[in-house]
Amino acid sequence: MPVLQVEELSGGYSLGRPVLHDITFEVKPGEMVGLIGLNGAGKSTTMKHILGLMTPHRGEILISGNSRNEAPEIYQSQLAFVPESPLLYEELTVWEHLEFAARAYGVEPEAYRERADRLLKLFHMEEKADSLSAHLSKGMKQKVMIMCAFVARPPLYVIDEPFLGLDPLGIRSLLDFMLEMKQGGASILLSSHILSTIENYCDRFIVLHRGKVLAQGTLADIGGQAQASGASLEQIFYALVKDGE
Ligand SMILES: Nc1ncnc2c1ncn2[C@@H]1O[C@H](COP(=O)(O)OP(=O)(O)OP(=O)(O)O)[C@@H](O)[C@H]1O
Repeated sequence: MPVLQVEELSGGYSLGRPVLHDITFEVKPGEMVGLIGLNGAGKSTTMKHILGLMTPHRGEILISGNSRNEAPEIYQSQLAFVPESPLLYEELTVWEHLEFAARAYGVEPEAYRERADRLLKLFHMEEKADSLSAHLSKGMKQKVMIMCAFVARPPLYVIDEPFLGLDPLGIRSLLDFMLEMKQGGASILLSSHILSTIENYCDRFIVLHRGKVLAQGTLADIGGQAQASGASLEQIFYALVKDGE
């Protein structure tokens, strides 16, 4: 069963003006799927619907077969979100953020400590474990958001443009860790404009344009749809959105 099913989703910020039109896609266990599109294409709005922050005008979203209406607690416990801009509690330390996230997801203390230690090491944040989040750099704050999601180990990660602000080592650590989670069976929906970075990591891509799915599939699939077989993701994307104008 797919971990995430988005079926004929239409939605937006006011009823009369839908921003998303009939969006259908799924993410299976162990899959990393890239959600790509120009500014304003609808990537964040799609994610807000998946997170349950917005109510669809039409269509349905299921996580591990559960809809948010029917089983809100199960639905919510199945996913972790990394937002584009970090949102932290200024008066909590890095370690306290990780502890808070782990408690919210019911992670056992022993498992949490092991995961938190590993994440702090991986993201070169050990020295900052006891620092207040208000005292961190922009990239360090982004790393805290990423670590909070990964300490929970849910079946589905929804990750919105995570690379901005991360240094090259941080980007590498994140990509490697996402691969490890994926190999362990987790599903990842990732949005990014850095197409050359995600090209080799995502199993499939969903190309959004003006709130519609323009193409979806593997690099080979969307290359075929764009009549640009063998081209890079960036070239394929350019060909697709140019035709979609
Ligand atoms: N809070 C809001 N109220 C009304 N309209 C909004 C709001 N946020 C976004 N929109 C509109 O919804 C559409 C999709 O925006 P969205 O933020 O989903 O795009 P995006 O693909 O995430 O873009 P970006 O790459 O710039 O982050 C745009 O037309 C935008 O103007």
